[in-house]
Amino acid sequence: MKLDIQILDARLRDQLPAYATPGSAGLDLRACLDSTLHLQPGDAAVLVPTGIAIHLNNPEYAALILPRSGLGHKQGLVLGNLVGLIDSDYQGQLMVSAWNRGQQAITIEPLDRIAQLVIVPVVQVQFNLVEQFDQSTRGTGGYGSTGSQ
Ligand SMILES: O=c1ccn([C@H]2C[C@H](O)[C@@H](COP(=O)(O)OP(=O)(O)OP(=O)(O)O)O2)c(=O)[nH]1
Ligand SMILES: [Mg+2]
Repeated sequence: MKLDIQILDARLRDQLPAYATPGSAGLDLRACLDSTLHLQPGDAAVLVPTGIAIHLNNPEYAALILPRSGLGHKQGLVLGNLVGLIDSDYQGQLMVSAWNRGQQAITIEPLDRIAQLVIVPVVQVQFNLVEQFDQSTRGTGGYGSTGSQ
């Protein structure tokens, strides 16, 4: 699928987001910072520009901003909003809410790859208002109702 993209930061001219391997789901997003960013444990999340904008232009798609697994697990660099949801009609710069959920200071250098973008299909629904649902096997059971073994 072809996706309209704008480069808002000239430093990205030669490095558009790319899939690292043929099977990759995520496109790494870079921190378009002017200087090194230090995130201390307990600091509020910092909104980091990515230097790009996309326009999905189709309600059957959305994009998700997710942590990179290595940074999230090892360093504690995750997202202040946990997951970023990019609407198909959003045309502004993609922003990453960078949050240090860990116990060590984190250093982000300009153009570091700090998060990843995944394009996903979306189903928009119309509601069919009912008094009762047809009974399913699960019914209203949840939160461990099926046991653990
Ligand atoms: O991590 C994120 C999350 C969102 N966005 C942009 C794209 C998205 O389409 C827009 C709005 O996001 P969302 O709907 O999640 O936030 P909201 O608080 O509901 O804002 P709005 O009232 O603008 O919908 O902000 C980002 O750039 N990065
Ligand atoms: Mg919204």
